[in-house]
Amino acid sequence: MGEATVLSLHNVSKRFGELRALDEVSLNVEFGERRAIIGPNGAGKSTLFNVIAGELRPSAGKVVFQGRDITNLPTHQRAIIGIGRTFQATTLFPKLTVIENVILALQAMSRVRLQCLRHRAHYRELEEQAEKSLTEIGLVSKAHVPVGHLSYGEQRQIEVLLSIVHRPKLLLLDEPAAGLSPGDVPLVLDILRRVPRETTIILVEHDMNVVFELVDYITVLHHGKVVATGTPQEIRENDYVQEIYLGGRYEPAASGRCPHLLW
Ligand SMILES: Nc1ncnc2c1ncn2[C@@H]1O[C@H](COP(=O)(O)OP(=O)(O)OP(=O)(O)O)[C@@H](O)[C@H]1O
Repeated sequence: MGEATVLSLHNVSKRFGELRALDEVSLNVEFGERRAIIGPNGAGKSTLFNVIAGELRPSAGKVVFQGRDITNLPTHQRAIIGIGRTFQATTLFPKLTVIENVILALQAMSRVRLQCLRHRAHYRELEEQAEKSLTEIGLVSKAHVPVGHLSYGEQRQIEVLLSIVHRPKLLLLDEPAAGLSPGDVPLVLDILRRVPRETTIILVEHDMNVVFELVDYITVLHHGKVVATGTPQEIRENDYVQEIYLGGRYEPAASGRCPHLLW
């Protein structure tokens, strides 16, 4: 593990009865990196994600964040030390404007009590911070629009924004493109590309276009084991990975692209 390592997993296993959902998974994610976890259905992606987020305790192994063993740290304490995850749409306040939603998200993570928001100075401070975030991420033109008036894709952009306003060191994204229409995918991709590099990103995602557009490295899981780690290019060219996705029926397509993954 180098100085620049943000998160490392050491031989993490998770058993559900006889089933090994994760089998001695080790990986290192470096500061500023964008990393995807991919694999076929049942590979162990969600289990791994939940172990990192703190929703599941591993049966064995260690999770280390910035040099600190967090294997048994509860989810809410992980948030305090800088591990964030996306808010779900249900946590948005549809009648409030975008900037008001951002101010509430900032308030929730700060020591400012809700009633203190009535004090002009506190409110102004959070408002300035919110404006800065909106400008940085390219959403300032939407600041005064009620969230309920935004399209579904735009609301997903706000979810991403709310998860980064307090500048987590590590952001965990659980299928950021799930449920999006093809037209909305670029909106979310655009926001994710604008997340400052001071926030490292780990995402689980089925949409390979999103994965290849966004990440620096990919970890491939199969039957709970890491079977490959590499750049998008390396993973694309990895015959074993293609075989896994095609259930052992791998035949190179005429175009040289993997049809199942739409490579
Ligand atoms: N709470 C649980 N109890 C029992 N088995 C579980 C539980 N959660 C997951 N599993 C099993 O662990 C294995 C890995 O599941 P997981 O959901 O992590 O895979 P995945 O890669 O996220 O799959 P998908 O792409 O279908 O979401 C599967 O065989 C699944 O059935």
